[in-house]
Order: sequence, then C-alpha cells, then structure tokens
Amino acid sequence: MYLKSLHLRHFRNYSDQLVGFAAPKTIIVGNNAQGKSNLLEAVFLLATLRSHRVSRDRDLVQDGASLGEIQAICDRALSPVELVIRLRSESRRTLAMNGVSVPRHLDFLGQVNAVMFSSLDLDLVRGSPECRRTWLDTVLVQLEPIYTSLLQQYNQVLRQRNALLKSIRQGGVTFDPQQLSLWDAQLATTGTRLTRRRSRLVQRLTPIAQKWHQAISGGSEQLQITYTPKFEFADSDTVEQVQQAFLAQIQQKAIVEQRQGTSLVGPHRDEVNLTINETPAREYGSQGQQRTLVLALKLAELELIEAIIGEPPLLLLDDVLAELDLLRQNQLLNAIEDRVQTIITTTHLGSFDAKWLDSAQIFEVQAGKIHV
Ligand SMILES: Nc1ncnc2c1ncn2[C@@H]1O[C@H](COP(=O)(O)OP(=O)(O)OP(=O)(O)O)[C@@H](O)[C@H]1O
Repeated sequence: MYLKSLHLRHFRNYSDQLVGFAAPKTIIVGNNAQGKSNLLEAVFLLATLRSHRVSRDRDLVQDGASLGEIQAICDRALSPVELVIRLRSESRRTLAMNGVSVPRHLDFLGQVNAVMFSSLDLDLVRGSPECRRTWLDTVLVQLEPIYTSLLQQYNQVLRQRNALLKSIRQGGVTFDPQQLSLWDAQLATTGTRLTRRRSRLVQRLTPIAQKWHQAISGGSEQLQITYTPKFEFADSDTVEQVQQAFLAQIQQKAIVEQRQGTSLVGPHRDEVNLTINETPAREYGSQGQQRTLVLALKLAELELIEAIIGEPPLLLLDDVLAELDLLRQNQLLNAIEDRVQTIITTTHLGSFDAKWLDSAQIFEVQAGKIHV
C-alpha cells in the first residue's frame, strides 16, 4: 500500500494543502504547533476513521469553516483508490471512494492501513486501561472492519443498560427484573464478540512483541501481555460458554451494579496487562525501557497487520524518533527497510541517524502550509 497524495481542505490548521509522497520516507519538520501532528492525524483518520487525539469532528474542521475534507490517493496491490472523508462541524461526516458515496463505515475501512506511534503511546504503559483497550480496538478496526459495527452495537447496549441501572438507583423506575435481564443478555452477546476478538488479537501480538522486545532490550527481559476480562474463559470455550461465563459474572455483580447505577462487567472494563519479568510494566524500569516496550508493541502491530493484510501498513511516527537513541532508531530502520512507507514528524533533523535522511523527502511545515 502506498499513499501517493493527500489533499487537506479546511482540516485543522490547513486551509488548502496538497502533499505528494514520492519516497518511502517523508520527514516533516517544523516548530511546535505548525501542523505536523495534524497531517498525521488526517492519514490515521483514513485508516481508522478515528482520531487518536479528539472524538468530535467539530475539532477537526478548521475554525470558522463548516466543512473540512481529507482526500487521498492510494496505490494498492490490486488498483489505486481515491478516498474522501468530509467532516462537518454541525452534522455527520460522509465518506466516498472513487467518487462514489460510501454510507457504511465498514466499507471504507481497510483501504488504508496505518500504525501510529506518537508520544501519546507512552500511555500504553503508563496510562489507564482504557488506553490499552483503545489500542486493541484501533488495530481490530483495521484488521476486521466489521469490528467497528460490533463496537457500536456494544456501546449502544451499554449506554441503555447503564441508563436503566441509573434510574433504578435513583428510584426513577420500578425495578423490573425481566427488563434488566433482557439487557444483560444483549450485553453478554455483544460484549462476548469484542472480548473474544481482543483476546485473540493479544495472543497473536504477544510472540511478535516478545521477539522485538528481546531484540531491542538485549534479550534479558521477559515481556508478557495478557488480556484480562472481568470473568474467566478458556480459549477453547465456545461462544455460548463465554456468554454464560459473562452472564454469571453479571449476576454475581447484580447488587453492586444496582447500587452504583452502572455496568461493571464487560469489555469496557477489561484490562490488558503488560508485565516485564513479572513486574507491571508501568512500575518497571526507566522511561527509556518503557519506550522500548512501546516500540516493541508498535513493531508487533506493524508486523501483524502486514501478515494479515498481505501488504505493509503505513507507519506514522509523530515526534518520537528523535527521542529514541541511535541503537533503537537503527532497530526500527532495519525493521521497516524501504518496504514500509513512513511519515515522520520532528522539530529538528539534528538527532536523526544519517541513514534516515538518505532515502527521505523532507518537507517543512509552517502555520498550516507545507514547503518543499
Ligand atoms: N480546528 C482547528 N482549526 C484551526 N487550527 C487548528 C485547529 N485544530 C488545531 N489547530 C491549530 O493547529 C496547530 C497545532 O498543530 P499540530 O498539533 O499539528 O502541532 P505540531 O506541528 O505537531 O506541533 P507539536 O510539536 O507542538 O505537536 C495549532 O496552531 C492549533 O491552533
């Protein structure tokens, strides 16, 4: 997969900017707050239909405009594709592919695949469980576009069940056990789909991340990644067995849930545990060691997407490369070679290994304008 061009109109601080990508590596250099991350965010949106920074389209549309647009031309193994996302400050976004409107998000996903590595990813180690869940969801949406619908269905059921629990707690409705058990069943059905997929993804990512982690850290540390739902199930369990375990746990928590007025069991509460030498990664080691771990996770993500999709995804490195020492920069360089199209942002070129600069095209960005 190769991103040939990107055209941003009224997107963030870009009024009208066309960018052509003519080399395997593109380095975008500029001072703070000029639009470097904004450009990577646009590419990431094409791959996931999610921003890694905000959840409202209103924030993505340029201040003062009502319509923002991201247009991209990509070369895929089979044929080139033109993609358009139209973002509106006051209404829903719309999507188009090769000039034809695409009503369902899942039909748009999968055209562009990307792995983003930004300073926000250090939250994978240090941040809340939600950061790690979101990470898995972002990978799954790309590997299996239907996942985006499964996620929506689950969130809708969760919202409605939470609203019911809340009004039970507040005494707003007479408690109807039958009504609640209908929601329990739906939560278990939709939630099981997410939990099983996330758990399988972790199983596939783990050996690859362990391999990279050993290579980068010199082989002495043992990384372990485990997906930990709020109820136990075995990999060999059938869907029905997992749903039963889910429901049994909901029943066990029934009184506490009604007291707290919220759902306590389900993928929205699951955890992904990262440990190094059996110590939680957030308590383990220096910032540099934690950065090594995140790099290993990102390389695992890249390798797995490439293995499943059959083409390397784009790699988006948002201001993180200069923070890696030369050894780790070179590990990364060797891993991606010229196979993986990479877009890199930085405030200065000084700390880059010369090998990065050799095969790169370099753009400068200033106040939402790109200069070659
Ligand atoms: N919706 C918007 N409309 C107009 N400008 C915006 C919008 N959203 C963000 N900006 C502007 O974009 C700039 C931030 O750009 P960006 O986040 O890409 O920074 P950057 O170049 O990556 O810098 P840093 O190194 O600080 O992250 C700020 O000047 C901000 O005011």
